[in-house]
Amino acid sequence: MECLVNGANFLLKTVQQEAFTYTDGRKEFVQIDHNDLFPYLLVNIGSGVSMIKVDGDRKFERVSGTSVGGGTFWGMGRLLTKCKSFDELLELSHQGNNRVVDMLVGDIYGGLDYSKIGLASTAIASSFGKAISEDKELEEYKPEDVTRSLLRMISNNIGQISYLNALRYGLKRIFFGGFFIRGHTYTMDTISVAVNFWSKGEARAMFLSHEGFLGALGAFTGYEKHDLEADQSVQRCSAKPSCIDGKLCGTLSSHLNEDENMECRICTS
Ligand SMILES: Nc1ncnc2c1ncn2[C@@H]1O[C@H](COP(=O)(O)OP(=O)(O)O)[C@@H](O)[C@H]1O
Ligand SMILES: CC(C)(COP(=O)(O)O)[C@@H](O)C(=O)NCCC(=O)O
Repeated sequence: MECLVNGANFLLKTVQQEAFTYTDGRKEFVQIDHNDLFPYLLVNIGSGVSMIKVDGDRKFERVSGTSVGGGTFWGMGRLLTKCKSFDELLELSHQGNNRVVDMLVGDIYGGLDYSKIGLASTAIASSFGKAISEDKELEEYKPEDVTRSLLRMISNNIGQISYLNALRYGLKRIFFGGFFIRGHTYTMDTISVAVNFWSKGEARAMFLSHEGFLGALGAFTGYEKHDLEADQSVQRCSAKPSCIDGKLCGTLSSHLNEDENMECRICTS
């Protein structure tokens, strides 16, 4: 978890175009003032979801989480469809319509909004709820619609819990990371809508461009702090990541002995 936070802090301080909002299909980069970065809520959507209040470099607390995350989408998707891979599921969800599977507010109230309590007829009243009233088997639903509904349910739930935690700790900014997001527009859109809806427009979800690599980057940037006892031939090691022309580059140098030096350079494409 420390690596994850290190990685997020490093990216937010180093890469100019790292954080962005995603609204109505529009990506807008957010300029982060390095002197006013903390505190923020980091939501990492991997297999499960961790919500971390970050107060500074190496100052953080995991305040919440949910087991309904990326592994849920992948696992349930595999059981409900014949898809073998995450990418296949994601691709299918592009073409689906969740309204075929989800019970909407309008399905309950004769096609009308429930304006008195602020719910539009198109709002989801119950994810997968339509399946209880229709006499249909799983095979009669299109896998596209099922995956779409699943993705929406999970992303919506994460957006909602994230906002409630930001509210609970008085945090103005919520950054979303983790390999589940993968720059997928529908996922980001759903999370953004959920944060917007629950905050009544007060808060906005922000996404990280290098969302899937926070832990790895944090481990890399923290490398020099560890003793390399396992390999005595490597005596000193230092990692120097930087951002050049929008590309993340890292150099890992190892001083093997007085005369020998080894350097490994990694750049994002
Ligand atoms: N190509 C992919 N293969 C597997 N999982 C993927 C892929 N792309 C996105 N994912 C999602 O990423 C999740 C794992 O995210 P990650 O941030 O790597 O966390 P973890 O540390 O749990 O592995 C998977 O559960 C899945 O939902
Ligand atoms: C246990 C984990 C920190 C592991 O991280 P991951 O490999 O999922 O990225 C994460 O899956 C998690 O926070 N799960 C949610 C547990 C909960 O709060 O209910």
